[in-house]
Amino acid sequence: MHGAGNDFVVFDAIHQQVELNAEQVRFIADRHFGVGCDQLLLVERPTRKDADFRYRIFNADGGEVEQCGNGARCFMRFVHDKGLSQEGEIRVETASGIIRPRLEVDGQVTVNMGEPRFDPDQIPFIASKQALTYELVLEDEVVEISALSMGNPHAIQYVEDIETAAVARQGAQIEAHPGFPNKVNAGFMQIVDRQNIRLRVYERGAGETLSCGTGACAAVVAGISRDLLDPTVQVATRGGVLTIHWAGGGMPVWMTGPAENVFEGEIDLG
Ligand SMILES: N[C@H](CCC[C@H](N)C(=O)O)C(=O)O
Repeated sequence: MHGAGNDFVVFDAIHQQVELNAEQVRFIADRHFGVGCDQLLLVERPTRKDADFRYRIFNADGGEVEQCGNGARCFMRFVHDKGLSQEGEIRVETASGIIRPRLEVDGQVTVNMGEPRFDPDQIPFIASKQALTYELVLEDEVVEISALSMGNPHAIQYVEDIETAAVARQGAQIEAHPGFPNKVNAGFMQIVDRQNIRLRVYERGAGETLSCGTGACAAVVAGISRDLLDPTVQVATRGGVLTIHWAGGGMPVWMTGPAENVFEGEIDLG
């Protein structure tokens, strides 16, 4: 499946036992020796009474992570198309709390992604105090970032032109920067106007992807926090457009975008 070009291998872990170690995840994610994906998603029964399903996310490097926005839309599409739920909106348990995806009549999916968190301890990010922007020292330059959590950690840079931004070089350095004890997703945001941005993300554990849902949420929240953006923003990523809405303060972030099934299959993990 894919959500705006961010692609996933999704397993029904309700009707079959799926226990994968990091090496097996890396094999499945490998685009030459395996199936190929940015992340691997498990659809499981919930462990919480206030949830309908549990959603587990593994990056291509094999690491399990807290949240994935484009994956949440594909999760909803999968559950609906597989007949695992007839509901138009479901409560999904993730490692960073409950999110609520909803099928739209046009086939897109809207997800309440919960509230952004700015406290450095909750990102986590090593900083003397919470701020709208921080200076991050890289190997041979200092860059200005905003830092926040959408359940997973994000560092967002403001650039003049995302086509010429040093996404590969700076992204790799930011992802592994010691200021982020759990590593971080590195966003590069070009503000077009108050209702439109262009975004590229060098993702933790996957490298640059064609789109990053939580990255789009984080970038819009950062821009609104600095009064550079309006509450509803169209985010143009290389794989498609996401619509993000945030009313500020302790309100949740809403994300709307596509979710497509590409093919199904079986794989023998040997
Ligand atoms: N690489 C992310 C997980 C996937 C997020 C992204 N694919 C999205 O759509 O939000 C992390 O390590 O936090």
